[in-house]
Amino acid sequence: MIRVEGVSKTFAGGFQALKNVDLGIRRGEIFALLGPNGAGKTTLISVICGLVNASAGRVLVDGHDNVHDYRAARQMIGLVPQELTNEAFTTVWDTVSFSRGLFGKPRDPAHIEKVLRALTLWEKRRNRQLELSGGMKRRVLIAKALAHEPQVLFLDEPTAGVDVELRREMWEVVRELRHQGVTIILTTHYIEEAEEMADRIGVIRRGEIVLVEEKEALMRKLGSKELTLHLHEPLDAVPESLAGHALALIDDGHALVYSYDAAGQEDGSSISGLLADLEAVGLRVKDLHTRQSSLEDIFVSLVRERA
Ligand SMILES: Nc1ncnc2c1ncn2[C@@H]1O[C@H](COP(=O)(O)OP(=O)(O)OP(=O)(O)O)[C@@H](O)[C@H]1O
Repeated sequence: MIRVEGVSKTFAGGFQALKNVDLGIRRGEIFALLGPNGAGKTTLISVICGLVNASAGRVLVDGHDNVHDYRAARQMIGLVPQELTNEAFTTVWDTVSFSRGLFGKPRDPAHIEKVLRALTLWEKRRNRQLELSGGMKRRVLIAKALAHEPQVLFLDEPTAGVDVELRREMWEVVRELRHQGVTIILTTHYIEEAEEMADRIGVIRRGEIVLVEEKEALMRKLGSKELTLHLHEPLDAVPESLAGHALALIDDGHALVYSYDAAGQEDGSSISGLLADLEAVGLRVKDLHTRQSSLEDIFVSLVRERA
């Protein structure tokens, strides 16, 4: 649906916010773009949407070059900005209808009604936006972005500052849109949001895409667990009879680390087998603890500054 090819962006002051970014977004997926503050998420979205000119590279939206074929590309895209940019004195209905007109689409009150109902804004359609809560204002921005029936929706930090209940509600709205065939790209600081929603996850750090992966694959990595067994007596080597288990000796032989895939071992049989084998060779365990790497760990290590 979207092809980003060799996109770089250097701002007027000389700061390079994007470095040779290549990225493909598949039709109908939810893609979460993660990255720390200032990594380049908003800049990348702005380049794709044609709001910021790339210094190099190109962007194709469903095959339309977003510079040479700007109108066609832009018409396919809806953008929900990070900042609340609502016009205070315009009613919900007017602002959403007007937004559709901006894209040269004919009036379609039935579509506007559908969008407002889906975002539970129907009751508020005659209200001026200054009369809305923050969460409602954010939903109005989503409604505006959907007014011209885009095939791709960008959500820049859609749930920043939104309470837990409303966040879940927004996730439902986004899932429903995907169900209707809309391709969704969201940026977020909430790892939980990416875990919950995304089909694929991309991580950007200092203007570079450092990882793009299926969420399921990432979750499997996430599922890797470690069991550390602290021994009463230190060992020189892992006993031969325990060779069948994925064990490593650490801490000068005072502890054994057992790595296992949590996803595949939910019944714990491999652990009970290991403990039985330890007993059989007469190893006594003083203490044990488990550790599970999280998406957050992976994320933190990916974005950490390299020395
Ligand atoms: N118009 C501009 N002129 C100069 N530098 C800019 C401009 N816009 C953004 N930048 C810089 O580009 C970098 C990336 O900014 P961007 O807003 O894309 O980050 P982000 O990943 O969206 O961050 P956040 O999570 O904080 O929203 C930052 O260092 C920012 O200061």
